[in-house]
Amino acid sequence: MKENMYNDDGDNMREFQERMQMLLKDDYENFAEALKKDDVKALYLNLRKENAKNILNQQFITKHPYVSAGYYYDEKHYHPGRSPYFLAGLYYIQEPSAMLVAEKLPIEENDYVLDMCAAPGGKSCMVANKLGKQGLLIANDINLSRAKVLSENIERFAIEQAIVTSTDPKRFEKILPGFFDKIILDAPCSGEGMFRSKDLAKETWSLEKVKECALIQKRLIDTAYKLLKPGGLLMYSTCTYSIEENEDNVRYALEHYPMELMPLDHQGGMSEGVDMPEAIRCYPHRYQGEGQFMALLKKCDDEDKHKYKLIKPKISHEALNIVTKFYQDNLNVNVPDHLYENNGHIYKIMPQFPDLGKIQILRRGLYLGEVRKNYFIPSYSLALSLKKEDFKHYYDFPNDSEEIKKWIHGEALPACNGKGFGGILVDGYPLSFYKESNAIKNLFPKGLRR
Ligand SMILES: C[S@@+](CC[C@H](N)C(=O)[O-])C[C@H]1O[C@@H](n2cnc3c(N)ncnc32)[C@H](O)[C@@H]1O
Repeated sequence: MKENMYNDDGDNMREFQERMQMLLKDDYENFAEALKKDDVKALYLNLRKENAKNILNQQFITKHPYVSAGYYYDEKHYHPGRSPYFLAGLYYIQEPSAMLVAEKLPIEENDYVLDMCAAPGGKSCMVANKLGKQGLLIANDINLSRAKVLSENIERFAIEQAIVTSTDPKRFEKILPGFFDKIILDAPCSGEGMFRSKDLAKETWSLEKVKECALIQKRLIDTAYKLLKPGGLLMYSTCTYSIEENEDNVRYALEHYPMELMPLDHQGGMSEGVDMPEAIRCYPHRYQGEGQFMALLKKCDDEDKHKYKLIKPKISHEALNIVTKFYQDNLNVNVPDHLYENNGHIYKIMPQFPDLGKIQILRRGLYLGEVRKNYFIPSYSLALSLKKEDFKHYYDFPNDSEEIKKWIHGEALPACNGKGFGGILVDGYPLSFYKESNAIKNLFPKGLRR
């Protein structure tokens, strides 16, 4: 239980409190009571990992009733973020209201999706759960250090159809106008919905910030409109309660563009938007999660068809031979058809990947590894994209074994008469590659060791 959120808080919180009283009226006290409680925790499964649900501690999870792959968990007794399963990409930890955003966007397998403000990647990884091989996800964040975290999360989920970029989304307007079937605009906001879980959100809140964010959000809506295909859908969301950043911005879109507001289904505890029954608001006293707003908009105009340049596979003969030999010696899968080499770094790309010109790209498809001189060093993401049967050689250890503890710590294991590369698995799920000679040399990424 938390202290009263207004104790020790400055004038800014009194101002927020007054605004919430105006908004919620008789229901305000229930809201204030809910803010004294602890925030709730949840995760969703990586659906490309078979039977991943079985590795969760069933005693401390409860099914999220409205998110197909989502589960609440009891943080007092269960810490899935510290488990090797997390490092094997079996799930993503995300706030349970935030999960509704990607869940409620009707993504089709072949969609081209842009997650405009994507870091750290909670919505992107859920989009990947819904995309097929022909689909595409561009996950972007303007802030480079946050985009690097996004890239790590995309890597852990081993998403092949994703390109991770770090740019002002406005720069896509020239290259990809009318390109996307679906766009998630999870906008930077004043963060009022996160006051229970993030002290910083409270400390930095001000009415000025609300107004500044509302302006930035309008510019992002302008861009999203241009990037959507005719008939495409924009999911606009924030984790704040202010009408200026939510319903007012949706009205801005409706007044300035030929867009239609699509009704979202309100399940238990989800509230309607203010004078906007199609939108969803989540409040912590009505819904088991933090504050969230979301509205779904459809682009209604017909516009000229555009042509887009696609990126072509590009790899030297020498590098291709080295990668092919690695696959033949160590894996039971074929070398991917479309490879892209960048300074010795090899990516599996998809034929539908657009050429993004000079936009900063952090990840272009699945990173396979690096060709150095005449050998290949396979990557963490390649290991995570494979199944147990895809490895010619592997060592499979239980989640709570000493071997897995040592491995995550970065230690080598004693050799077992094997040679070459193989997979270290945790209860059947790949965690990394190893290289065996006189020891089982650890290839788990240095930055993730603990
Ligand atoms: C609410 S967070 C996104 C959370 C993310 N969608 C998720 O589910 O993990 C908003 C993000 O917007 C980014 N951002 C801020 N201004 C932006 C802009 N003009 N264009 C793109 N991203 C922006 C911030 O760096 C921040 O990472």
